[in-house]
Amino acid sequence: MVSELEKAVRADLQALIKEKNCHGIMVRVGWHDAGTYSKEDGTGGSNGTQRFAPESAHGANTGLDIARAFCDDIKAKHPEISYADLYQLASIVAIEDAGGPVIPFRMGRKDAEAPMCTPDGRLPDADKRMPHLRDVFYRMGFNDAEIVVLSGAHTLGAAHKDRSGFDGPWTSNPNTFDNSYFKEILKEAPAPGLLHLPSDKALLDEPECKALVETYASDQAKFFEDYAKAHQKLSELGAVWA
Ligand code: HEM
Repeated sequence: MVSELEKAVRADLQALIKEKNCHGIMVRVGWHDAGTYSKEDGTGGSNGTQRFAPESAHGANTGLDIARAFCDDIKAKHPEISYADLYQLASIVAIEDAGGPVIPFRMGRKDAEAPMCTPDGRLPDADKRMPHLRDVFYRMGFNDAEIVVLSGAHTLGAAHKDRSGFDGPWTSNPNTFDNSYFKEILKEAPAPGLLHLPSDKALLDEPECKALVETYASDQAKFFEDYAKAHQKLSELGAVWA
C-alpha cells in the first residue's frame, strides 16, 4: 500500500517536474546516486551520499546541483523522507510523468552519511565503448542486456556543453519517454541538432547488443517492460532498508 507520505511527495514532485520541465535531470540524479554501487564490497548505491562533497563535486555530477536543489525544496516540505528515497522517487516520477513505464518503488532507504561517499570514477565515461561500460555496469551487478535497456533513459533530457562537454538531446521529443532513442542511435549519423555519444554507439558494436537495440526500436512495449525491471533494480542497488 502506498503511504500518505509517498503520495504527498509524488504529488509535489510531479507538480515541480511539470512546472520546470526538468524530467531529464531528475532521472539523472537518481541514476547517479545509485550508479556508484559496487557489488564487490557493497559500497555506494541508493543511499543519498550524492548530497555530500566530495561526491557532489565529482565530474560526472556536474550540473546535478540543480536537481538536488529541486529535491531540497521537497525535502523541506517532507522532512520524513530520506534523500535516498527522494532521489529515486524523483527519477521514477519523472519517467512516469514523461509517459514512461510505471516503475515499482519501495520506500524506506536509509541515508548514509558523508564518510560513505564513494571515490570518483565509478560512473561511466561517455567517450568509451563496451569494455568500459561492462567494467562499470558489471560492478553494479548488471549484464549486457541491462546496459542496453538502461541506456534507453537517454530518450529523456539532453547533454549540456558546460556540464559534460557534449551538447544536445538524443531525440526530438526530450520530455517524452518512448523508444525513439533506439531509433535515433541506429542512424548512421545523428539527425541535425541531435546527439550520439560514443557510449550510445557502443551498443551497436556487438551483434547481441545491436539486436536488442533493434528490438527496442521496433517494440516499445518490450522496451517499457524490460526498462521498468532494470530501473527498479538500479533504484535499489546497495539500499539499506529502514
Ligand atoms: C551507459 C552509460 C552512460 C553514459 C556514458 C552516460 C553519459 C551521459 C552524459 C555525458 C550525459 C550528459 C550530461 C550533461 O551534459 O548534462 C547524460 C545525460 C543523461 N543521462 Fe546518461 N549516461 C549513461 C547511462 C545512463 C543511465 C543508465 C541513465 C538512467 C537510467 C541515464 C540517464 C541520463 C539522463 C536522463 C540524462 C539527461 C540529463 C539532463 O537532461 O540534464 N544515463 N548521460
